[in-house]
Formats: sequence, C-alpha cells, structure tokens
Amino acid sequence: MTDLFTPYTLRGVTLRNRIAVSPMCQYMARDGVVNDWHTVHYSTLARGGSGLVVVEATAVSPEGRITPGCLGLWNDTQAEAFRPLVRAIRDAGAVPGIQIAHAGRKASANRPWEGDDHIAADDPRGWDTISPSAIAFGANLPKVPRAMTVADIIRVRQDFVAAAVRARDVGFGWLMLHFAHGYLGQSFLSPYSNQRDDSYGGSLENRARFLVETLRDVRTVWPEDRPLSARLGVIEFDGHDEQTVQDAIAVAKVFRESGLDFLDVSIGFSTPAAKIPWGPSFMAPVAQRVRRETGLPVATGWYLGTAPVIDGLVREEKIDVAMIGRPFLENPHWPYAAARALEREDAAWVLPAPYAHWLTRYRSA
Ligand SMILES: CC(=O)[C@H]1CCCN(Cc2ccccc2)C1
Repeated sequence: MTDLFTPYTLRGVTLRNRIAVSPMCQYMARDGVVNDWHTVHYSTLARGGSGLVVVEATAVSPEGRITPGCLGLWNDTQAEAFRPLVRAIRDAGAVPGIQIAHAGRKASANRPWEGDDHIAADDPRGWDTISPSAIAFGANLPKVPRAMTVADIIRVRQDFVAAAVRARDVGFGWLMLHFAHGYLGQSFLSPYSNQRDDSYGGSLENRARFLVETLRDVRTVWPEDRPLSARLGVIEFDGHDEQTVQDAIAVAKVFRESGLDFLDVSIGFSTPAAKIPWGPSFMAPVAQRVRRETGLPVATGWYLGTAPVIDGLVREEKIDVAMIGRPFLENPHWPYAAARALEREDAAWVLPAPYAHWLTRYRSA
C-alpha cells in the first residue's frame, strides 16, 4: 500500500517520500541571482524532510520575470550561483527541482506585497511584455503586451532549452516547465490570451504548439535519467470547465508522447473573471481524472489539507506526489508534523540526525 511516506522512483531519481515543496516565488533576487535568502530558505525546507524541493519560478530571460526580484537562468553567473543551493538540498536528503518559466503578459509586475500590479509605464524598473496576442490579462495586470512574432516564439523556446541546460549542468534532478497560472505557456493554450491566426493559434493543436515544441526541445537536452515534468493549468473555473479539462487531457497525452514524465495539475488563471472554488483538496478530483485519463503520474496542490487527508489522496492513488506550499511557510518541518500526525514509527527521523536524535530520545508526548 502506497502512502505519503512511501519512496517514489521516476527514471533514475528516487524521492524519499511523496511530499514536495511547491515552487513559491520569493522575489528576493537581484539581477536574477541566488543569494543567502534563497540558500537558507531552500536548505531549511529541505532539512524539513520532504522528498522533493522545487525552486520557485525561475525566468528563462529578463523579460520572462514576473517581477524584478525573480530568479533567472538566462546567464552563467545565475547558473553558478545555484550550485551551493543544489548541494544544500541534496545534503539534506531531498531531490533539488526547479521550475523554469516565462511570465508573458503577467511580467513586469510589482511584488505581491508592493502592489501586485504592473509596474507603471514611466517607472524605469519595468519592461515591455510579450504574449501570443496583444491582449492584456486585465484587472491588476492591464498592460497590453506586444504580440509575439514567430521569431520571438523561436527565441523564447531556445531560452527554455538554454535554461534547462544550465539547470542540468548545476545538478538539478527534477525539472518543471511552468505552463500554468496565465503565464506564457498557459497563454498560448488559452483562447482568452491566444487569438493568433497563424499555426500557433486557433485550433487546440495550434494553441498547444508552443508548449509541445518547447517540451520536445527541452527533452532533447534534459538527461534520460532525470524526470521532466510540467505544471499545467487544466481548468479555469470560468463556466467552461468540461471543455477546458478535455482539451488539457488531450494536450497532456501529446506531452506524454513527447517525453513528459510527470504532470503537476493546476489552474489556468487566464482570466480575472474566474470563480475559483477554494476549498479543501478542491483540485484533487481534477488531478485524479487527469491521472486516470492520461496515464501520467500527477501532483497537485491548493488547500490539500491535513496530513491524514493528503495521505488518503496518495493511498487512494488520486495523486502520486503532494505539492505543499504555504504549510511549509508556517512550518519548514511540516513533514515531521505530518509523520507525527500519521503516528509513524520514528517520526523524528524524517529530520536530520542532530534534530531527530533529541526529538526521539527526550520526547515527552
Ligand atoms: C509563479 C507562480 O505560479 C506563482 C506566483 C505567485 C502566486 N502563485 C500562486 C497564485 C497563482 C495565481 C493566483 C493567485 C496565486 C503563483
């Protein structure tokens, strides 16, 4: 019987359990370079006992950042700065993963706690944004992007490949392509943002073209023995969910044929008009359906709930890995708390020996 603490092997990589730290933007970088904030943040999380730690959305080009504080993998200085962080995650017993991204029309924004909106046009910190079509997201992100030329599309695809090569060379063991949350990949797939009349727009096949081409190109450089995953918005909660989910499942099947190993099931966030049904494990049934209909192993996140609930999702084979975000910000040792909640033998040994020994030897309750 598989449970939350059952190891998970995919290609040549084994996660010590089914708990993953979901990529969570810190917006603490300068010029896209890792600093002490990131190294301490990620090594602390890795020491908490999760099987996989996915580093936040890391931009494949300067224009692909969400905010000026995003990490980047568009140059070798940025790549080299990741090495101590990768080593620290590995030394803590977790697999280092990274999400590579391009923010598309949601780029050039202020940090969420500094406005969460597009940087003002006359503010030198900002930059011009690009997207499949010259259609703004709206709401807090009203800036109209430039419609990408085919040359832009080819360049951005090459940026993803170059970022994947850098991630490979500095030792990341798990790669996640960011194709969700209204960012560039998602915005090619969604008719809200993609109204092109060339081979990258119109039919579902055309709207998926950028994603499939990027995935295929990244696969050619990503090592055979390391998992290649993608986070995909499969539902918009905009009143057209059945069609959206069917389309996403069709695209995910092409992803699988193109070399994708694992799908992280998320939300499209392509329109400000979405009505997200926030609630306990609300994405689990969607993830279960995608898993069943595509044959891909899946993860999902979003309000998954308590450790017993999440353990149940794994036991019932609804998900293969749990993407845990904010609970880790509340408690970096969340896996230890989960092991105790699940009354695991030797729960403390989810943590490193210097912690585990004393938590076991002198534990009161
Ligand atoms: C990069 C990424 O996917 C992050 C950026 C920060 C907010 N994260 C979570 C989020 C997504 C969409 C709406 C609200 C919250 C997603």
